[in-house]
Amino acid sequence: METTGCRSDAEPGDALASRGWVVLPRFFDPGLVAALRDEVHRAGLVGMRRAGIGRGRQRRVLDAVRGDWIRWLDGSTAAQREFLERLEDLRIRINRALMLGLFEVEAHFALYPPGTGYECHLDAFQQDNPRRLSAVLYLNRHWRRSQGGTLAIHDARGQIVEHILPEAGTMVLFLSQTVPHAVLPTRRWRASIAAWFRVRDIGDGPGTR
Ligand SMILES: O=C(O)CCC(=O)C(=O)O
Ligand SMILES: [Fe+2]
Repeated sequence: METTGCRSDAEPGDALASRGWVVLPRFFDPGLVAALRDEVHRAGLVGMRRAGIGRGRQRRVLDAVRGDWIRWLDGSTAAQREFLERLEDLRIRINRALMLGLFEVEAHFALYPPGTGYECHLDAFQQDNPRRLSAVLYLNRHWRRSQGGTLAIHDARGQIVEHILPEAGTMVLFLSQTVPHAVLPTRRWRASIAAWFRVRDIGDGPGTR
């Protein structure tokens, strides 16, 4: 597979610093996006599990809150490795621009069946959550507004300030602790990769239990 990597024309750090989120419509090479889409479509729901909310022992599956199926990326295919490398480039770039101290990234494929969504939430609500920057790459071709499934970015008062169409190749970055967002109910299968850049998990560090 031939990829050109991150485009350098967009400077995501500026918009992140000023309003907390940014949309990057053609961030990845289309060949890489197609390979990731093929991978998720080939597998279907095989190897995926229902996504939960909450961490550790608090984890619950609640259909009314969140309807997606997920599979974590493990670098087992060339497309996954390429994608994770691009995220690593981005991590370094964002750290230089914003000094967020991002340390590592985790990412999962997500499939939302028709009729499902994800209610408005923050990705890092609890104090001890090490997620700082969220990234979502969409994999669906020819998405229409009438098909629902937009990512609705909210302001602090809960008003929707932007709808982002989950169209293949579009990537959205937002600050995990401060940008409320929801996946509005989708009318067709909706495929994406959601990723989180984390700071070093101080709970695992020396001197802690
Ligand atoms: O798929 C999206 O647009 C957002 C997904 C999301 O909010 C999440 O997985 O936390
Ligand atoms: Fe989220």
